Amino acid sequence: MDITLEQIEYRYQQHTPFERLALHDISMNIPSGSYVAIIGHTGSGKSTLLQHLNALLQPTKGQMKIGDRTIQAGQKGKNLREIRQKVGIVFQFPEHQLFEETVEKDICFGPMNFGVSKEEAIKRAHRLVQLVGLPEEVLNKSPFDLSGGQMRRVAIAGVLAMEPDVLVLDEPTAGLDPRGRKEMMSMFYNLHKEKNLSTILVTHSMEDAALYADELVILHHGEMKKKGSPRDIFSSPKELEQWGLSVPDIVHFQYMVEQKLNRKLNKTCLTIEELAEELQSMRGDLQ
Ligand SMILES: Nc1ncnc2c1ncn2[C@@H]1O[C@H](COP(=O)(O)OP(=O)(O)OP(=O)(O)O)[C@@H](O)[C@H]1O
Repeated sequence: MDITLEQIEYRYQQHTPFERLALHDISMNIPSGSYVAIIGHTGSGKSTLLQHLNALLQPTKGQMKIGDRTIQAGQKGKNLREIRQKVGIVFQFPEHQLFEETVEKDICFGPMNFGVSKEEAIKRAHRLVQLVGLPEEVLNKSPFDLSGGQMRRVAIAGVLAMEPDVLVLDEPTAGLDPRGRKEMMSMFYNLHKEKNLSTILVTHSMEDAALYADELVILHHGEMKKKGSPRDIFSSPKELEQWGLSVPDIVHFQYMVEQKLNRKLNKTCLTIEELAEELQSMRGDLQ
């Protein structure tokens, strides 16, 4: 499902003394199956933009196309349920939204609310609890007896149980330890690849943006400053600096490896063993 934003503007508390311009003239196309990371310093408008993607917020100017629906500023959006089902949002600390007595009920809540039969919802719960890396036994437990990381996985399973076409992730790894963070980011990446699930990641982690996304969007004071591949974006560190961003170490390392290998490869054609040896010696440079 494609999403297109056309000259979106968003003002909080419009026409009041507290009016605040949060997004200005944002245009972008997010084609089906893409992985986009939205980056920008705090207060740049990332969460505001993200909430437009399933029409939780509607633009105060411009229009957006979400699948086959067009939502125009000033028009009251009707029948947004379908959009809410097709675009699943994992909000920051989604575990705070768990409320049912059992994990199974919590995962089934969303799909059943959207008309899925109880039987089918339970089937999805069994499949998804495993997909998010939890044993099936947790289904009968209270979500509140689980650890914070496990609760977050349950909440994510609840969003996936809606079988969205687009998954929007707002800082999904906030507060997790490095291992939990890596596991979760890999899980989202595998989902994206295996199911061709469009994924839109809002993150403060330049490393995650560089590692997983095909395209990066930079927001700064509510404006879209740049959009491009990680290679495009990270090739201009000075430019990034003015928006309060920096090139992550992983990208420095990638370039160093590439440069070294290119130098070697220009000289002579390396055998696989020589290549492995070369990479091994570069490991030391990283550590
Ligand atoms: N409910 C609100 N009412 C008024 N202004 C708001 C509201 N929510 C956000 N803002 C303002 O809109 C601007 C964009 O906020 P937003 O939360 O979208 O930024 P962000 O990039 O997601 O920030 P962070 O990285 O800290 O989550 C900020 O200036 C913020 O103060």
